[in-house]
Amino acid sequence: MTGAVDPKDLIILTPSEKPVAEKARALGARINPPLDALADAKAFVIGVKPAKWAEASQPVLAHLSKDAVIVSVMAGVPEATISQGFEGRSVVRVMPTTGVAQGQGVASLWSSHKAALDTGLSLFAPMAETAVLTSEDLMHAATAVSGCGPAYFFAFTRALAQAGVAEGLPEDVAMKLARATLRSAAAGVVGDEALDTLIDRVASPGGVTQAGLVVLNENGALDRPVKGAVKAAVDKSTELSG
Ligand SMILES: NC(=O)C1=CN([C@@H]2O[C@H](COP(=O)(O)OP(=O)(O)OC[C@H]3O[C@@H](n4cnc5c(N)ncnc54)[C@H](O)[C@@H]3O)[C@@H](O)[C@H]2O)C=CC1
Ligand SMILES: O=C(O)[C@@H]1CCC=N1
Repeated sequence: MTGAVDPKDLIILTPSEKPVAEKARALGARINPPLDALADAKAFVIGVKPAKWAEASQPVLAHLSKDAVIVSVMAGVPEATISQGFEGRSVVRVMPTTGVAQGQGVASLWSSHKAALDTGLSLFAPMAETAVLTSEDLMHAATAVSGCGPAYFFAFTRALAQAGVAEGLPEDVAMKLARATLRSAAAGVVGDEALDTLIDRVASPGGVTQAGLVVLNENGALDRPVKGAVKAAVDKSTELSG
């Protein structure tokens, strides 16, 4: 638990048993109580699949206070659409990374309502670095870069391990090295130092890393697929927004 909210103030609605919900229950959270318990809720966080939200929200509508802020972490679904589905309640959209579970996430936020935005910030700031977007349209790009981004780093890490195996490392050693290197690199990026500085610190002039870097981005070899992946994710997020 990240301490973002007192577990005693949490109501969790879930159709299936989840270890995280059970952990919260042990700390005092209410799991699937009668829905009239929602009357006091200041914020209602919705994190179902984008295609399921209208159906999932139907039973709670009559029980939520008119002042409850709807906090959506769903990719693609626009603020206006959610607000309409929640009978005009104010909405803040948040795109977190999975790192919020370890209190080390990053979250992009958008709302046209200052008070709703503040609610989103107060919920997510304890578990994530936050970025407030200046337009809702930017949520597509923010999703593509950071919501999806962890999967891209994991895919790169897998490729790095496979390349190590191709050069003779045993599979378990290559995987251990690649995963630990991802953690190690993440530890090195905590400050504000420019990425070029961080790269230069590893890559000795005329050395081994530099030989690899030249190949990694030969004629945009790295930049092109990364741009393509982000563009494809933006397009998918746009499609989901209907
Ligand atoms: N996976 C990620 O890294 C991120 C996902 N998101 C968004 O989070 C949402 C969930 O995505 P995932 O966690 O990947 O999917 P998931 O399928 O793992 O989670 C969906 C959850 O919704 C629950 N659910 C289904 N119907 C429900 C209902 N009627 N009431 C309460 N809970 C219900 C399911 O039990 C399940 O735990 C999506 O809208 C996605 O766009 C946002 C940021 C990052
Ligand atoms: O893949 C997805 O649709 C969600 C949005 C960002 C991360 N996962």
